Order: sequence, then C-alpha cells, then structure tokens
Amino acid sequence: MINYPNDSELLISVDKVSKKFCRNLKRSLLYGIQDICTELTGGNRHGDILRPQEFWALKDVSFQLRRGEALGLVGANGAGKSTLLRIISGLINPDTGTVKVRGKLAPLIALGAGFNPVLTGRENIYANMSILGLSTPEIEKRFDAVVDFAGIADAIDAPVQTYSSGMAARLGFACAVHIEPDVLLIDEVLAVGDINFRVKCYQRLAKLRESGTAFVLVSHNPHVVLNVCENSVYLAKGKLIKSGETEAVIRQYEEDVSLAGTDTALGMMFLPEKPESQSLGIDIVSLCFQDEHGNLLTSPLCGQLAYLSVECKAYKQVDNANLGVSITALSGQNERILYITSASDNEPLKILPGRVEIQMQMPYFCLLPGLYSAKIYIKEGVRSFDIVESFRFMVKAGKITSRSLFYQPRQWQVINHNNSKFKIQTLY
Ligand SMILES: Nc1ncnc2c1ncn2[C@@H]1O[C@H](COP(=O)(O)OP(=O)(O)OP(=O)(O)O)[C@@H](O)[C@H]1O
Repeated sequence: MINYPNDSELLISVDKVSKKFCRNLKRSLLYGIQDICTELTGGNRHGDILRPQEFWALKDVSFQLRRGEALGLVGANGAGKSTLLRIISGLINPDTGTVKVRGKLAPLIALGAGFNPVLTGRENIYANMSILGLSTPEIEKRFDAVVDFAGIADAIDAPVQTYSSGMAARLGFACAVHIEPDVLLIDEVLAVGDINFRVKCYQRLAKLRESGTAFVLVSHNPHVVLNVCENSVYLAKGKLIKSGETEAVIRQYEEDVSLAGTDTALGMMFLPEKPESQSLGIDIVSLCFQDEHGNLLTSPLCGQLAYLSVECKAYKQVDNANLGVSITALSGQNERILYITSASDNEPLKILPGRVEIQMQMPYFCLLPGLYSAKIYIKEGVRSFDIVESFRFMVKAGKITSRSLFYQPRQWQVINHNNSKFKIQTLY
C-alpha cells in the first residue's frame, strides 16, 4: 500500500508499477486461468517473476501527478506508454506496485473508447458521460455544449459506426472535457482531427488546466509535449529512463533515438593513412572536437566554445588551401544546416609539408543537442585534395538550453532614456 502523503494536491501516485505480458496467446490464456485460480484459493501469484515467454511491458515505474500539472509521456513504439495509461485508468491491473487516483478521471486512450458503434452519437454521449460519472440531469445541462464543441450536430442521430475517425475523436474529446475531470489521460488522440479542431482542443486543455485539471499526455510529437507539459516521463522497453523537466527529458529521448543504430564511434575519427603514391597532396588523417586546452570533446556542448580540429598529412606546400565543413542533422529531415568554408571567411590556409592541424574555433557552438554528420573537404581553388563524407558527432546540452532550431549567442540591455544606460554584461 502507498502511504498517501498529506498532499491534497496529489491526484495520481504511481508506485513501482510493473506489468508483464505474454506474446503466446495459448500460454497467455493458460497463465490467466492459473492466476485467477491462485487468487481464488488465496495463493501467491508471484507477480514479480516472469514465466516462460513473458516479458515486462512495464517495470518498476513510479511518478506522481498534482492538480493542474501536465505530464508528458514519451517513448518509442512499444515502450509501455499505453499500458501505463490503461493501468492508471483501471482497465487493467498491474502485476506489482500500486496506483492511487484521486478525483474524477477521464481516459481518452483510444479512438471512440467507450462508444458503442451501433448507438447514435446522442445515445453515446449519455452512455459515455454517465460512465465517466455524471448524472442524467448533469448530462442534459452539458449536452448542447458537447455537440457544439464536437461540431457534429448534423450527425448526432446517426450511429457512431458511420462516423469518420476524426468525428469519433471529436466526440470523445468533447465528452471527456465537458465532465470537467480532475485528471485527463490523453493517448495520441489529439493527433487525429484537423488543425482547427486540434487548436480548439489545446485551448480547451489550457482552460481546464487553469481550473485545476491535471493531464497525462502521450504523444510522439516532441513539440506538442514541449508546448503542453512542463514535466515528462521517458519510458524505454517498460523502464523509466528519465523523468523531470520536459526539455531535458525530450532531449535525452531524442539523443537516444538518434543514436539507435549508430555503430561508429562518435566524436573522433581516424582515417587510414594513404601511401604517398595515392595521395593528392594533402590527406586528412583525423577529425575531432577539442576544448580551449586541446582536450578531446567527444560531444561538443551547445552554446559553448569548441574547436574543430582537422589533422592532415601534407606532401607539399599549399599557400591557399580551403577547408569546407558541411553539417547535416541526422535526427529530423537530414537537411544541411551549416556550411562553412575558410575561403568564404577570407582565411587562406597556408600548409607546409609534414603533419599539420587546422583548427576552426567556434566560440559559441550553435547546434542544438542531437546527432550530426559533417562532410569535410580540403582543396585549393577547384583542385580537391581530400574529402571525408561522414564525420558523425553528438551535440549535448550545455548550461544554456533553447527550443529554437539553433543557438544564438546574445547580450541584453535596457535603455531607459531618462536615466543613464544600464547594460547587462552577461553573454548567454
Ligand atoms: N494485451 C497484450 N498482450 C501482449 N502484449 C501486449 C499487450 N498489450 C501490450 N503488449 C505489448 O506490451 C508492450 C508495450 O505496449 P504499449 O502499447 O504499452 O506501448 P506504447 O509505448 O504505447 O507503444 P506505441 O507508441 O506504439 O503506442 C509492447 O511490446 C506490446 O506489444
């Protein structure tokens, strides 16, 4: 049992919740029957032990939700998000751990959840809202507002099975928000429906929050979670990987997603040395990022100083070498986001025969946390010496975080024209 804290604002308390499933249907049925028999005879179900072909869909997950809070739930497909919402809403029981919910809870966890397809929209509003805890006179009072919000007045007396998925989603959302719940569980359903309806939903959610409703919101769209939720929980394979402030949670989630499938070492690259007979004059032999003391930076930090170091082996003198760096974001649309050449900076690079290190100093590393690939070349005029197609590196969050597409160094000042100038010296 949870020792319920003396916190009247606490609406949901999830404590060390685990849930196991079995992929084999026959075994799953067998285990179900075994569990029922064990429970009926008062035996121990051993919910904490996996039987053959079972796996943990959730393992030891804990978090709390307070009045007026919006909590994002993020994670890849199969991470356990829907399972967690189903447990909180009471649709399924956890194998171990406890969930405590205080107040009226409205689950919006599947399209048309709670709707009977053969009943009309009108009948479903009554059925659905009474399941969610409203009396008939209360439903009558809100009926017109629900139909108006859902925008389905024309179809209100048609069976719900004739509705499009967007119409069913509208009706589900309208019912849920009009019971004015203490807690609303939202599982991706806002992804359905057109843009106007989504905007209307988010406005309504903001209003509900002001009046104290708390949400748990599952979304695969990080921008939605960033905009709606101040705190988030990140699940992977049923385990809670990180919880806390949404920006930090989403950042770790995106870093993990972009790193998945990356097998090459990041942040440093050594190229095999070519025999002189195959060299075109200058060969790139290694690439890395460094700090101001020359130490290796396996992951440059957003907003902080970093040097790109390009080590070369030169077989001849070149007076006017041009180093080009083209950086592509690997998470996202794979578009080129930065293109720098020493030639366009009017910096002719003089290279003497032997080992040489070319450094490009970036006082404020402008890329946001994520995974990137840099294409790096060295040439003189149109004559190319060497090219590296993909130097992969990870940018991590520095002290400064941002929701923008790139980092902008900045300085602030306030000019009060009747007084002397007050300047804030700090650079961010
Ligand atoms: N009734 C069930 N029987 C067996 N396995 C199940 C059952 N329900 C869910 N699972 C499995 O549990 C794991 C977690 O599923 P869940 O639906 O909670 O993930 P999710 O994070 O919501 O994924 P998505 O983002 O794709 O909706 C998945 O591997 C899923 O296949």
